[in-house]
Amino acid sequence: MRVSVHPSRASGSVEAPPSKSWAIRFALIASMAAGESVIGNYPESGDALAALRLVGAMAFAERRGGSAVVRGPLRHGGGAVVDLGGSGSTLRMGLALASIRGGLVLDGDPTLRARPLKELIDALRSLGAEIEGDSLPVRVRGGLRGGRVRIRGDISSQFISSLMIAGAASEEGVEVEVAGPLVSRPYIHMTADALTAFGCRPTVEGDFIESPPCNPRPSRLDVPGDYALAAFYGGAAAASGGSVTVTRLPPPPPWRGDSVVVEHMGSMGVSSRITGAGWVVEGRPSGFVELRLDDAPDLAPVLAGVAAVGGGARLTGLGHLAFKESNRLVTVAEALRAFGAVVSSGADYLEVRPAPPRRGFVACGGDHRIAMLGGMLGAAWGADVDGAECVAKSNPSYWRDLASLGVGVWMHR
Ligand SMILES: O=C(O)C1=C[C@@H](OP(=O)(O)O)[C@@H](O)[C@H](O)C1
Ligand SMILES: C=C(OP(=O)(O)O)C(=O)O
Repeated sequence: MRVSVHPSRASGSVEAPPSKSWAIRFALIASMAAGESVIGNYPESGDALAALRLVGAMAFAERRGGSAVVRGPLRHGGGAVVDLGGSGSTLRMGLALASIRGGLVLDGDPTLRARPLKELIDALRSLGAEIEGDSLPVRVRGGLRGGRVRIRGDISSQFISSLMIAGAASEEGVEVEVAGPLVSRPYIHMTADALTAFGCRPTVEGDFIESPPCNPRPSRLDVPGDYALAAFYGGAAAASGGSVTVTRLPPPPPWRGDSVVVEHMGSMGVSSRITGAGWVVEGRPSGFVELRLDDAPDLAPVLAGVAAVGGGARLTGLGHLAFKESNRLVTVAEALRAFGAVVSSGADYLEVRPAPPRRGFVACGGDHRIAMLGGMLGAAWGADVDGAECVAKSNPSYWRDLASLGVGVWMHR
């Protein structure tokens, strides 16, 4: 599907999409609990539904209205083949749970098959897991017992999150030592908080994480709103000189995560503040900024876009962008150049300089955040986005929400 976006001021109020990161964690941990959990505000996004497919093959899962109902405990998968689409989070964290009882084949789309996995498979094998294959599709036979493991942290925090979930599900627990720098560190704290919400007791001390065996308590939880997805609506306001309020966002957690986007947008000259009504973004960006995003990689596309509309930016700490649904060091640069921006990039940075703008053509290429970036910049300069349905990986209501903010959106079916 192609979507055409026409320059138009984005203004009004919109609800934050539910976080797929929280949803996937809640669904997976709930599958370990002996009893029924209800997860409210569960997203209809491709990644969140992939998690329910996997949970349904290892335990029980169904959608009930806007919620997901999950009943554990874990069981043998009976040889089921589960397609995880493009969900890296579901794959990495789900592989740990599949390694408990086994009987599953996990696979995914071409983007997922291309993403790093072997380091995690080797770590799970060292804890007793029997896994055939070093890349997707993999056959998982079970056997994970637990123990102590050392793993590199510069590829994906999901490897560590996976081992934390493995520890809770295993008989012996797991102690993780992170070797070298750890990227996307806040997600480790998200995993710890999600486990704690079910009564587990993980501890995170710097680069040493302990996740003891746990019988999770069946729980009723709501999925909070997602700051990185909400940022595309704020970015549309900044790109078009409008004023957008995003509601249903949680208070920023102590470990911040993607909620740092509120301050980052403010540092780019935009009025960006959290009020009783929600996160309010208004006005146009200005001034050149330098931002380190190793802890919040999903903010790179949207903030690079705001920089292209404003005074430019140098975004660093981005080496792991190479391992996402696309190599975002390349695809973000390509998308911005389509609108006329001058972009330079290296192994771990993007530098954006504004230039005379033009209507841009963006192809999704399997990366939802690239399509959303194209839509956001379309509010400023006009855009045509090919493969626009790919936003459903994380936010199926993106185009409808943009239109509800007054942005001219035409869908060519
Ligand atoms: O744990 C998670 O839910 C996620 C972790 C991040 O990945 P990396 O840890 O691979 O950077 C992030 O990019 C992804 O969208 C979701
Ligand atoms: C990379 C992302 O998610 P995942 O790693 O779960 O596929 C993303 O949402 O940008």
